[in-house]
Amino acid sequence: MRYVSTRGSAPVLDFRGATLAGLASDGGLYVPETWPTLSAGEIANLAGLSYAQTAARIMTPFVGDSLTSDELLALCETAYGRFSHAAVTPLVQLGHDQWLLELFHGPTLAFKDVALQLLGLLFERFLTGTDQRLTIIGATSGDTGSAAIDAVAGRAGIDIFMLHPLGRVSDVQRRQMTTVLSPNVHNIAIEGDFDQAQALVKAMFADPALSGRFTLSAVNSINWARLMAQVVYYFYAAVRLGAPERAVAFSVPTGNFGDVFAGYVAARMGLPVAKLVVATNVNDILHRALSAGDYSKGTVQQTATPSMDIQVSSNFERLLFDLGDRDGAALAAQMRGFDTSGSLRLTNAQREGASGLFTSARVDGDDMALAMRRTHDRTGHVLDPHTAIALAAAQRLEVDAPVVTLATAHPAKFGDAVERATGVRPALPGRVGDLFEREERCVTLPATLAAIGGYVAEHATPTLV
Ligand SMILES: Cc1ncc(COP(=O)(O)O)c(C=O)c1O
Ligand SMILES: N[C@@H](CCOP(=O)(O)O)C(=O)O
Repeated sequence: MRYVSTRGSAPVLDFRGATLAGLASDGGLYVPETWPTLSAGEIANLAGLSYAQTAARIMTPFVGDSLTSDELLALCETAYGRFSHAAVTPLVQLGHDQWLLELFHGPTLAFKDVALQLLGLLFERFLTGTDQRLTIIGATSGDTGSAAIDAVAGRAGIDIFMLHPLGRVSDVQRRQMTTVLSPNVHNIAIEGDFDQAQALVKAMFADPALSGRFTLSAVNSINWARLMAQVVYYFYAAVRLGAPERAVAFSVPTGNFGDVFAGYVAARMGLPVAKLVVATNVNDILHRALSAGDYSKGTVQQTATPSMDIQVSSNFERLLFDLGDRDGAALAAQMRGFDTSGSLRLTNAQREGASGLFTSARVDGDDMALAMRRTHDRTGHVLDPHTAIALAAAQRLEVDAPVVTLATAHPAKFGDAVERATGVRPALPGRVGDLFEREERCVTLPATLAAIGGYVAEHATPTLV
């Protein structure tokens, strides 16, 4: 499989190259040159497989020659062996044709573990036998950071620098990052919001002073390997609910558009998907884009769903590319316009292309709290606030299909918000039970390229020593 950049002018790479590069050198994002497809029979044959076997089966065409099939399966078995639930991503029934897909049974209690446990192993595998070192730079609104740090802490040949917005992540999220004291882990709280952190990461990739001296790589969903691993649970869930005979709808709490884009990829691969619901909080740029063609930035508002407090959604670029006839030059011009004006109108082709599969909803804090409270009262389930946004959106959907809401985080990560809505304070699971007794390490820096880039340059190990 070959990978092309959404902006059309970066080198075409294989899976190994795209994984190590993270972001394309023209500022675009790597996508597979073509979408592999599975026949109805091949989808039906997934029914008896374990999660790791399903993962290897779905990812094989994307990985191509970069790994043998035995290597890929072994990596999947190791990655998903670290999850605390035998089903890895279990389905829980909430009501008639209403399901939760619990994605938070990994080491850091959010869906990010599903991809990042594998990505950490892929980095290690691809570096073995080379003298390459990786300098990973990432931005987090709370969950990617801890999952990425857990995946690479202590690994030889890798330094990780993780930027989070100061005071805008929950205490549990922050401590899951800052209490990891491995020498290769560097936590940076920036005086700004998540969008600034993400823009700084992209600016560092474009800065020759850094990219010329260090082999930079990404753990955010700008890295294709992240999304590839997330495609798996759409298949895994849908097959358990009757696919390929029966189509399934998914409601996805959305910020950076990575998780729901993985659902789009599953549909492009042949999975019968009835609808993908893009559920946003009041930071609703994606809802405006999908409902009115208006992708224009506002100011990031701080909410009880901090992981979705995002205005510029990196992966939306991948959708615009795919729906715009994969014209890299046209997309590059569209994105340049967005960078300059903060606003972008979807073309008719992009709007029409999205409207068949996607629908969207904006859910405010009151409706989110109501969904948490009602679910708890009616079923005893305690939802995390992000999941509640998607469940509220799912309940507005009229579709003749099972609806699966992606439960993206464990409620204990957001204890204050959960307690306010339900009166219940969820306990931290045993693996992080002592989080508040651990020592923290983190620096605070201004949100400027000079400050952050300078810090990375000072603390990372150059590629050629
Ligand atoms: C708990 C949680 N839910 C939902 C999201 C949004 O997912 P995405 O950024 O892939 O749209 C995030 C952040 O990515 C998250 O951490
Ligand atoms: N919500 C995310 C933001 C980064 O998203 P990513 O999927 O692109 O890594 C977070 O929790 O950090």
